[in-house]
Amino acid sequence: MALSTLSALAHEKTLNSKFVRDEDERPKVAYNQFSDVIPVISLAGIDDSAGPRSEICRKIVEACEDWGIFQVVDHGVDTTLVSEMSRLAREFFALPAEEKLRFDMTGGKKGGFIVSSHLQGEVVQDWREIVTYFSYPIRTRDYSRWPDKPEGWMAVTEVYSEKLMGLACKLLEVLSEAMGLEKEALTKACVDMDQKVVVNYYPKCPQPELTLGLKRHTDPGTITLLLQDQVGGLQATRDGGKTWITVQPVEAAFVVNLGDHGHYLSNGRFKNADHQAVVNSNYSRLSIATFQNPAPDATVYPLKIREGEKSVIEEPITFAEMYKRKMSKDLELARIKKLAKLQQDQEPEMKSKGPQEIFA
Ligand SMILES: O=C1C[C@@H](c2ccc(O)c(O)c2)Oc2cc(O)cc(O)c21
Ligand SMILES: O=C(O)CCC(=O)C(=O)O
Ligand SMILES: [Fe+2]
Repeated sequence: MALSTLSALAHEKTLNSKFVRDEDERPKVAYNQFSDVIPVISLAGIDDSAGPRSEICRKIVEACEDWGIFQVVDHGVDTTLVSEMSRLAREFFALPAEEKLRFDMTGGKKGGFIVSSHLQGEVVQDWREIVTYFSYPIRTRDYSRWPDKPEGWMAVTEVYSEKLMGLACKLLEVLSEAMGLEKEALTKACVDMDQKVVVNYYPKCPQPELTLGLKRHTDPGTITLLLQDQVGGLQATRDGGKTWITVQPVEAAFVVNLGDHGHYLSNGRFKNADHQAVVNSNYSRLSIATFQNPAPDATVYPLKIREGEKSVIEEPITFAEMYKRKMSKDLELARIKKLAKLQQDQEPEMKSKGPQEIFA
C-alpha cells in the first residue's frame, strides 16, 4: 500500500524496512562533505557579445563535456522570487497530511503530492515527499492539480516557471552554438518544450546511512535546473557509482545538469550526469527541480555527429518511446536485483563459495 506521508516514520527510532537499500546502493559520502569540483559560473554579462559572453560560454561548454553539471549565479532570476518559492514550498510540506493529500497523485494523476518514488513497482522506496506542477506547455496546464495552499504559492510558481523557462532556453542557446548550430537548434528539437517543476522534501531520517532521498539516476529530459537549500545532499558520480562527490550548496544558485535527451542530441558530447540525493538525521532538506523536456512526440536523434563518430542512437525514436524504454529498463533492473536478493537469502551456503566451486 502507498504511504500517505513520511511524518510519522521520520519520528521513529529505526528506519522502516521499506526504505532500507542494498549495501551497494547506500551512501558512500556524507551529505555535508562538500566538493568543489563542480564549477560555479557567473552569468553576469552573458547577453553582451562584446563583453564576457564567449568566456562564460566556454566555461559552460567545458562543464557539460566534463561532469554534465555546473552551478550558475548572477543568472538574472530575482532573488526575492527564489526565496519566496522556497519559503512557500516549505510551508506546503509543513501542512497537515490531509491538506497535502487533497492533491494526492497516487493512481497516476498528473500533478500534485506523493510520497517517495516516480517509479511504480520499485521495491525500495525513496525517503522523500514531492509536489509536482506540470507547467508547460501553458495550454495543457491543469490548475486543479496545482496546490492552492499556502496562499499565493500558485501565483509565485507561475512566475518562477516562466523565469526558469527563460533561463533554460538561454543555456540551451549556448550549447547549440557550441555544437556549431543556430541558437534555437536545441529548443527547436524539443518542438513545444514541456516543463515540470518537482519540489522534493527530504525529512530528517532516523538512519540516513541505510537509505537515499532519491536513488541514483540520470534525468530523462533535455536540461534540469535545481534550486537547493544550504543543507546539502545532491551527489554525482562519474564512474558508475564507485565514487561520489557532494555538490557544495551555493546561496540562490541553480545547479544545472543535462539529461538523457541533451546527451543524445549532442551525440554524447555533453554528459547526462548520474546523480542521487542523500539524507541526514540533523536537518530536513528542500530542493526544487525544474525539468525541461521535449514534447512527447519530438524526435530523439543527434543534431550533430562529428567526423569519425558513430551515432549514440541506432535510429530516431520519439521522446515518449525513449522515456518508456528508460522506465522499463529501470524496472527490469530492479526486478533482477530483487530476484538475486531472494535467491541469495534462500541459498546462504552458496553465497560464501566462489563461482568455480559452485559451477564445479
Ligand atoms: O523524480 C524524478 C527523477 C528522475 C527520473 C525519472 C525517471 C526515471 O526513469 C529515472 O531513472 C529518473 O528524473 C525525473 C524526471 C522527471 O521528468 C520527473 C521526475 O519526478 C523525475
Ligand atoms: O534533491 C536533489 O538534490 C536531487 C533532485 C533530483 O535529482 C531530481 O529531482 O531529479
Ligand atoms: Fe535528478
